Amino acid sequence: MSPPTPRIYVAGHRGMVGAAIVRTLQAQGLPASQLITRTHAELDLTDQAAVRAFFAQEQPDQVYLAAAKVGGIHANNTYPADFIYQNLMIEANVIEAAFRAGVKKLLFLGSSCIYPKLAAQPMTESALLTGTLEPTNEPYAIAKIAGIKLCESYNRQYGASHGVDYRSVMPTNLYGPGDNYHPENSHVVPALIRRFHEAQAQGTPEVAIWGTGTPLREFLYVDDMAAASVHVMNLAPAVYQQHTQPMLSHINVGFGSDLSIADLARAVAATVGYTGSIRFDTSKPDGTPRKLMDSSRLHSLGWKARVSLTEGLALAYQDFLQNAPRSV
Ligand SMILES: NC(=O)C1=CN([C@@H]2O[C@H](COP(=O)(O)OP(=O)(O)OC[C@H]3O[C@@H](n4cnc5c(N)ncnc54)[C@H](OP(=O)(O)O)[C@@H]3O)[C@@H](O)[C@H]2O)C=CC1
Ligand SMILES: C[C@H]1O[C@H](OP(=O)(O)OP(=O)(O)OC[C@H]2O[C@@H](n3cnc4c(=O)[nH]c(N)nc43)[C@H](O)[C@@H]2O)[C@@H](O)[C@@H](O)C1=O
Repeated sequence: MSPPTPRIYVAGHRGMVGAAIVRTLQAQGLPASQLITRTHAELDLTDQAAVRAFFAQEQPDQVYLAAAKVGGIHANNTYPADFIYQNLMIEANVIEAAFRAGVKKLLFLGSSCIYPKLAAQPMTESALLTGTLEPTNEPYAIAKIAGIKLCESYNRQYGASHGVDYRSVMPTNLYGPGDNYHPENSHVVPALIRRFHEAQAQGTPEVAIWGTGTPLREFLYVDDMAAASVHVMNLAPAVYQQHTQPMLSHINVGFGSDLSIADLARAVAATVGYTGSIRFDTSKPDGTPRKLMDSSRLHSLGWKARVSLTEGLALAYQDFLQNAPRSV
């Protein structure tokens, strides 16, 4: 007899990644009756009492923690208090309430910004806590590091006695359907899709790109990220433990190669069909000079990215054309 289908809570199911995790789980056959979701308006995850009551009532078997205060370089730099406070509260509340409700399996989503600003490239999991962080997103990074350490601490204290198995994945920069296209607060890919699209539509001869164009970034399509998340959640405990260490347990999720922001801008312009020129606005910050993940831990666990940047940008632009007017 096959085991019963787990009841799965996806926190942040209306966000870009949470929605992709839901799509992946449903494509793999998860029935609607086994999926638990709450919108931000229905459950504020920074509210400890509400989160405890929700978990006590729902008692999920698995939790994907994809809810967070998220934004690009400008949002991180402008709202540091929101980024550290909300993310610490969401993680602490969800992980502690999940433990109290008897949840054995939880996946926490961190970020590549947990690594030092000048970490050796590509960045391995062991670069964590070896140097100074990038100042534009240090508060967010500190909260994400706390999330990893929450998972590890619950495993160390309650793994043997309660069967707790909480895991963490560190995504590189993501993009795709459901992204945030805000002109200032978004990440670079959705920001440039919108800016080039508007310049094309209005016949603007020049588009400004923030910074020098020299920083290198790695970009992963969101459905690949969702597939990697479900893959890591479902690894047998013995396999996961064989590839990780109790106090170095997180897993990088990258695409495998990076490109300069100038080259990204040219790729987005080509996707949108913009033929004007590009100017670099060096009054805006560059952030970390390079952030390429070493994803060999995940590769040895049997998962690799599938969607190329060209293909992913075309899919993202299609999403922008269909859905962005509602979100911008
Ligand atoms: N996008 C990226 O490039 C990267 C993302 N990540 C990580 O992946 C995860 C998902 O990010 P992504 O999908 O892009 O982000 P989104 O902003 O698209 O989604 C985040 C979701 O969390 C919800 N949320 C935020 N605060 C609360 C709260 N207090 N209570 C309940 N729900 C809340 C949001 O709801 P609402 O919108 O209603 O507030 C939203 O649905 C995050 O952990 C992020 O840090 C990591 C690396 C890169
Ligand atoms: C995912 C990741 O996201 C953030 O870190 P980031 O890598 O700096 O991400 P970003 O997408 O904002 O910028 C990437 C690069 O692109 C340049 N850039 C050019 N023009 C625009 C532009 O129009 N918008 C934005 N946002 N950036 C632009 C920008 O100057 C930078 O050099 C953190 O929140 C961090 O915490 C985090 O986890």
